[in-house]
Amino acid sequence: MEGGLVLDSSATPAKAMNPNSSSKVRVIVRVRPFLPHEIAANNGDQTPCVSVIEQECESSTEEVVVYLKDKESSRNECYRLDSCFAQEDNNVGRIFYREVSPLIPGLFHGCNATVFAYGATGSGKTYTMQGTDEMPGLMPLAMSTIMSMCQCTGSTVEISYYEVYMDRCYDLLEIKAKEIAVLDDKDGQIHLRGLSRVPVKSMPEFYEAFSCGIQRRKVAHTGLNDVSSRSHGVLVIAVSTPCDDGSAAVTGKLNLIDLAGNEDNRRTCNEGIRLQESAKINQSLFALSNVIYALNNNLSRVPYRESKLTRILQDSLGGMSQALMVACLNPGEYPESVHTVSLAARSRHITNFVRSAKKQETPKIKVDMEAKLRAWLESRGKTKSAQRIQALNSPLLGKTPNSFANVKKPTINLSSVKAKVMTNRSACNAKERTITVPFRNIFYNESTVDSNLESLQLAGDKEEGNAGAGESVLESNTSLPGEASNQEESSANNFDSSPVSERKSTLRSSLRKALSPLNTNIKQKPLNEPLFTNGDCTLLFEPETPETPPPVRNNRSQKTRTPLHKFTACGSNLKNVLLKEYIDFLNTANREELLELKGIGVKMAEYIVELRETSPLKSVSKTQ
Ligand SMILES: Nc1ncnc2c1ncn2[C@@H]1O[C@H](COP(=O)(O)OP(=O)(O)OP(=O)(O)O)[C@@H](O)[C@H]1O
Repeated sequence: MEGGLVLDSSATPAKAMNPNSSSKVRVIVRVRPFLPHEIAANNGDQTPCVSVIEQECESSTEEVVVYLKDKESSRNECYRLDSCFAQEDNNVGRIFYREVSPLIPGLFHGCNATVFAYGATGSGKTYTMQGTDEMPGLMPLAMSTIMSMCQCTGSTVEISYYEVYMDRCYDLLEIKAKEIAVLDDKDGQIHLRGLSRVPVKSMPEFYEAFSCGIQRRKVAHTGLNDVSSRSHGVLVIAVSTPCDDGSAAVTGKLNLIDLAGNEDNRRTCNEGIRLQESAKINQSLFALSNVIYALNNNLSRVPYRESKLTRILQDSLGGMSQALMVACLNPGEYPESVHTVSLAARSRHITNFVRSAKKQETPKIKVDMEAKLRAWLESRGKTKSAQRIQALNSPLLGKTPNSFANVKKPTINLSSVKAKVMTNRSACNAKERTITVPFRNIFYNESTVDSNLESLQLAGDKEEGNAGAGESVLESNTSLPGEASNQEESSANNFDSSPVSERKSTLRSSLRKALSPLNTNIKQKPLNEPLFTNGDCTLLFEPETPETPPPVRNNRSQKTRTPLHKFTACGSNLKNVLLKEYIDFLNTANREELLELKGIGVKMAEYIVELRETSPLKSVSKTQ
């Protein structure tokens, strides 16, 4: 291999990537040697500001305690990290074999991984990631290993290489007039529109494309580094592996990121464009530290959208990629090293949920439900069926197609709902890291349903809304009226008293208000024009411009004749599906999705998300 490195797989600690499992961001430190001019400036003194005071054995599963000491002020700090590679020769090669190569097999199973070098300017990030002609960095080393493995697996490789310069993305493999657009899909996955993907079949082909990209990347001389990267550089190696069963190939991506270094402009003496670049670099790294802070503190809102860099790293920090952070240190710079290592140490607590990128099957259950409803309508000879189906495909139904998986379950089992919520959340949106904490369904249906469809309330309210005489509890869409589930009732009564219970009534009433506009979409129709019938019950609703709800009358017989009461009084599967979808949506939607609901503002959305994170999951039930 180039640079005289010898691949010794036996030296690689076993660290198998287990798809669909949680994995902490792994954080290692790499200390570069003193450079000749630094040694001269220090009068030959080569005492580094960083040392390892505890490294139990050579296994990558052990922690190390990194000790930082300022020679001048004698200040010192200790941080616990995953591994430390001190100034010995060729620590990049060792980092590759011990830390990066274990990530590679997962790519062939459709898992994603990210390796990113973080550190102050001049700390050796580009040297680590890109390397030199004599000493290849992690990027060519990874490519070389992947190419060798492809020969056995029949996989194909494509690369993309881009930079984030002044918070804009540019393709480095193909010159384009336009910047690359960073977009996220409905699953929260980031896509770079317009980014070229170059197929690579051999290392010479890779070097040709890669060196072209390196030449295009923006670098400049600064007061602290002769060749300083002015952008974050990202090499993406996409490995597509055919499946044994002949189905579509799975693609795993390895993102290798050489971040630009933070700069102290009192020392770089940057001016003009260099100063502007520096400001953007520091800004994006500050955004990165904010994301790490939010993830560490379980904040409901993680500010990924503050910069392009954090959006790109979204999947690697609290997302579904396996991630390795290489914290690079200049051995002579104490303050910068402390800054780098403290952020690195905090990043270690971030959990990702590694998931294979194998395509999820289209949720057939949704299709089935629609087909059933259509057939049902047709069998009753109703007109405007398309319109009504559209009504059924409310934003709530449409937003969370995955949650249809629940519909077919005859009963709602706490653990299965919990599992589903976890899957949905990790699949739909990695923006909010809520999975490490107990997850809670904060909504369940109240035992009584009033004219404002106040069927959604906090778990824990059961005591005031227990199913009364003649009221039945619907376990799920397949439960029939009257099949009051004792199990459900008892589970509802088993609600833990949670710290949020004081706030529940406030939330409930606010939620009622928040959710009430739904009611205004339900138009009262004359009883002789039923839209849906189910036995002796008539469902009357049709989407319409919101309007003021009709005044609620006390007269019970009048009341039960309103469309909504007809609707809520019915025991139809349809009603249950709709209500359940609503509840599922409230329990699984992320902040942005909640915000799209009428009447839910920022505070309410954040509050809902926060509440879900703080108490155990409660069952979902609907009473009539
Ligand atoms: N192991 C090493 N052996 C010799 N020189 C090294 C080593 N590591 C880093 N260097 C040198 O240190 C200097 C700074 O490294 P590099 O340019 O990679 O830093 P950087 O962190 O990428 O900086 P910036 O953020 O400004 O781009 C370079 O001259 C590089 O050649």
